[in-house]
Amino acid sequence: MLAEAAEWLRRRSSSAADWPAELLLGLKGATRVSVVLPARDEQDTVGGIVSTIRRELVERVPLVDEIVVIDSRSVDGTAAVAAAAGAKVFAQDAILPRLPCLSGKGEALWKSLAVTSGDIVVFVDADLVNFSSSFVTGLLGPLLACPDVSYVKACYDRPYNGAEAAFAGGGRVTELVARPLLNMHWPLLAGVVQPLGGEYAGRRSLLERLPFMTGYGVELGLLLDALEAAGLDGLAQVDLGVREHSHQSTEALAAMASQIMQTAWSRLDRHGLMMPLSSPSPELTQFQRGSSGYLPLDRETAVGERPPMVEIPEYALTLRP
Ligand SMILES: O=c1ccn([C@@H]2O[C@H](COP(=O)(O)OP(=O)(O)O[C@H]3O[C@H](CO)[C@@H](O)[C@H](O)[C@H]3O)[C@@H](O)[C@H]2O)c(=O)[nH]1
Ligand SMILES: O=C(O)[C@H](O)COP(=O)(O)O
Repeated sequence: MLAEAAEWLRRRSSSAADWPAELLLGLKGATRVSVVLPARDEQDTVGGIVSTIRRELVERVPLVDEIVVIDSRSVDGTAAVAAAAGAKVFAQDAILPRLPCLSGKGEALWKSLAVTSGDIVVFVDADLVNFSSSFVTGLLGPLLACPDVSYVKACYDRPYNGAEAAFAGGGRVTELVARPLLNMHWPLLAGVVQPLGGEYAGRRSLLERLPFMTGYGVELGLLLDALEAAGLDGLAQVDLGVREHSHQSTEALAAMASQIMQTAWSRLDRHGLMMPLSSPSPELTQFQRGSSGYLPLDRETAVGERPPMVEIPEYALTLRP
């Protein structure tokens, strides 16, 4: 791992426990906070998440000024459940109606900027099954406490289908596609533990100046563009413990992986890393949970290359009668 990335990991990491709601209320002042949940067919989980935020962070400690659900073409009761729990609900396609409708999660998040007013916008997936209000307070902490920070990513253990061990198989696209890509082309971001996680927060002043990919490339695109716009020091990471959500099939995740790779390709091009393609880093940083946070583990992944055997003199000799 680059020394700069390791230093960032040390300096810009915190955990949700460092940011109790009462402390944040003292730091909030006149800053307005919006929480946005993109939701496509999440009637089983969206209501509980909205109610928890309303109860804990609107009524008990007034940190959050608005809770907005962007209904992303749901065909179930998502919109009604979210509204009954206390969210303002907007149909994705009804926002900015002059524009042609695009689809996917990134489109829902992009459009949320047009219907929210927070100086800070916190994004939370609507399919979380172990949501707690500390997800929101954790993400707000560095933004309310550090004026230099503009963008905060959550990190957490991601068990797969209820498995108990940390990192037990969850985040398949993260581990197999996004992390190797990041390490290869953006080694400065090797300390980001969950680059694809759906929970993150940013200042509106940054978010409104960034392009949003429309589908599942949105997290990687925002992370890479935030690095360009705010620099590594403008990013922070907060440990939220464990995240559990509903899992897609491997087949569906292949489409997600394709969107992640398209996003990486577009940013390599846009950020001038394509021509000539800067030589990719052969080092891969993975993570293990330690007693005081995540421990980076560097792994060498360099591949060698052999020429065709016919070019090897010794081989030619062995073929002679
Ligand atoms: O067209 C869509 C698809 C999804 N969602 C919502 O977006 C959130 C995350 O979607 P999901 O399909 O559950 O994604 P995951 O399989 O969990 O994918 C992970 O990786 C993605 C790629 O980075 C991120 O977008 C996700 O937030 C992250 O959880 C959920 O609330 C969905 O309801 C929409 O609003 N519109
Ligand atoms: O971030 C990811 O890699 C995808 O959301 C897949 O996660 P899962 O393997 O836990 O379903």
